[in-house]
Amino acid sequence: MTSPPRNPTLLRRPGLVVGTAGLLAVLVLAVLGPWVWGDQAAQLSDSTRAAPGADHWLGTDALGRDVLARTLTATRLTLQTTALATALAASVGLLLGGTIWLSGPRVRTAGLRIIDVLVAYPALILSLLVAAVVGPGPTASVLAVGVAGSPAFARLTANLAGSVAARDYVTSARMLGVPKHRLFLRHMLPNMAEPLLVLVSVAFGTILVTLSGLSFLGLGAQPPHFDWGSLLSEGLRELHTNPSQALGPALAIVLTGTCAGLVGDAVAAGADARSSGVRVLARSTDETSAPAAGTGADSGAGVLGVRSLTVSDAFGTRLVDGVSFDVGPGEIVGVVGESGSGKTLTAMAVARLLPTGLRTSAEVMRLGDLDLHGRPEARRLALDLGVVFQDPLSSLNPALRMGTQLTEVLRTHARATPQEAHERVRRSLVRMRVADPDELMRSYPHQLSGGMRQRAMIAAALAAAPKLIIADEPTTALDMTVQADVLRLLREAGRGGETAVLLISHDIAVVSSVCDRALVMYSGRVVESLDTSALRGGEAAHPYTRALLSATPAAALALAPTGGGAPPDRLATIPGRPPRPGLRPAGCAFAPRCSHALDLCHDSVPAPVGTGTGTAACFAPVTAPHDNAPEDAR
Ligand SMILES: Nc1ncnc2c1ncn2[C@@H]1O[C@H](COP(=O)(O)OP(=O)(O)OP(=O)(O)O)[C@@H](O)[C@H]1O
Repeated sequence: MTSPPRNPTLLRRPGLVVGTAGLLAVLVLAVLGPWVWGDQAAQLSDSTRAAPGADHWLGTDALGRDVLARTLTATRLTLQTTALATALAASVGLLLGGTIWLSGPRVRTAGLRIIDVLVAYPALILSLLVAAVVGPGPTASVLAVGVAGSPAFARLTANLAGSVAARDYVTSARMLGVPKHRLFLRHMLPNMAEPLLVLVSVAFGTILVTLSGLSFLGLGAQPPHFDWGSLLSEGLRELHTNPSQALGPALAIVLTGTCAGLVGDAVAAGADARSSGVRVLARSTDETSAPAAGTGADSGAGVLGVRSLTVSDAFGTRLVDGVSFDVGPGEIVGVVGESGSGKTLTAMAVARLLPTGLRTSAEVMRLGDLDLHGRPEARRLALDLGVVFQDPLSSLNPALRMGTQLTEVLRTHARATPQEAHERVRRSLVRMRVADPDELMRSYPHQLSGGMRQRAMIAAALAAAPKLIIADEPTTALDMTVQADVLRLLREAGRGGETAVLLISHDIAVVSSVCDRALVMYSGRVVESLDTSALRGGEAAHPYTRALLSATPAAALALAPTGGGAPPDRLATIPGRPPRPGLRPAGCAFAPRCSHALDLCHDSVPAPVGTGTGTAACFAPVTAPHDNAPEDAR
């Protein structure tokens, strides 16, 4: 195992090397300039307005002072004021942008409008205004330019916060009950740092020019102090008699500004390169491990109980329509159905992570004794419920080490010390067959493979020993071989203890092989609930479940040993399309696609009835074992 490598792409960028070297040289000059050339810069001589020569490389000014010595000496004041004004612009902008984002929607909209107007107003004019009010001098010009530069930072901060806030890792942190200001500082700001740094370097160049402009106009450094702007002003007054006098300060401003721009470009390019540097850190040790023996699921004493859950959009359309189900301790329940059937919304309603604009109602929605439908205590929710999202990369904060993120729930809510939290997550990672958990915890998310990231997410969810883990298509973003490993580990994890798993999948083969029980959803409703042993045995009763089986090659093949039939010659597809939520027909939503449909099916919504292996919401459940020959699609 090696420590995270330094990014070679960054080091290979000539712009970065030149820019950094240039800025370092300016920094050294700023430190040494007044000491080494200060006296010479103030020294008057008879040789006034001298042309460049051996004694005075850039000539002398109207009082016979050496122009080069004055330019080098001016570096310190110029750099000091530029750095201070840039820092002021960045901090005021960050504060403003952050406050705007943290405010309510109305203040946010009004704030952004005002910022837009300020950004459109030229910074130099704004600076002139402020300088005119505060009066001339370096302090006033720093203040003026700093304030004038802040709207650009505020707008970038607010816009970046808006987009970073939508990422899964921020959603997860919100779910953990992290307060909003901490969410901004700890989870969001580090992920906004790169574009903000690019703006800092660009602003540094612009502020340098603006400050020089103010000094040029006599509003900046006042005699006897001088900076590059005031030197340039003196030089330009002598342009016709001694053109070289303006050369030194002009070159200094242009070169320093260019170096800052080069560093900014390199930082921006480095940010792009970083996201592509995937490294497989830890090899798994489970290649040879056999699946754990199954334990019987007890769905009687429900860990999760949901009755008549409805999720509606802003127009009142029911996207999830009266869903009821239970999940027992340690039980693995799969929610399966075509795209748009309401699987994710059902799961996210349970996790209280629905997108804004959607409304939930339920007769019962509880996790153990925690009422999910009220306002559950954030701490209890974070400890009792774990969520594993589809794309582990987007659910992990790229700016924080894995260890910091994986231990967060335990540190924040289980009041574990950092050492205890580390140890518990470490043990959980070992359970997930991660060969070197310590190395993984030291890594950043982009240094791990997709499979390893997902194992880590599951391990973190398990470390708090929650009552339930919701895994929403946890393997869709992974390749086939890794998918199988991760699913097997998820199944072992669920069966190893009291933690139940609600697995969302569009793949009935995955659900039938991993889960104890399947909830089949169609058009926002649960149409069948059955043991997966029955599913594998071809005993599905709802025509939709049977059609799904017939349309799935892996599931159809899995049926062969028990179902007795040969694999179908061709893949059956389900005719027609599911209705859009607003256009759901009056009766059974599947009736228009169902070859078993009775007249009744088009008029009334069937209630769930017992089938022996579970329940099916169907007026004409099929009782004959599925024989792999898709009746519904024939
Ligand atoms: N924020 C939203 N606003 C309005 N409608 C939504 C919203 N999110 C989802 N829907 C709609 O709700 C229905 C159910 O969506 P959901 O995401 O739960 O389906 P799904 O079964 O998980 O599908 P998939 O497998 O494609 O994720 C779909 O018709 C979808 O278009």
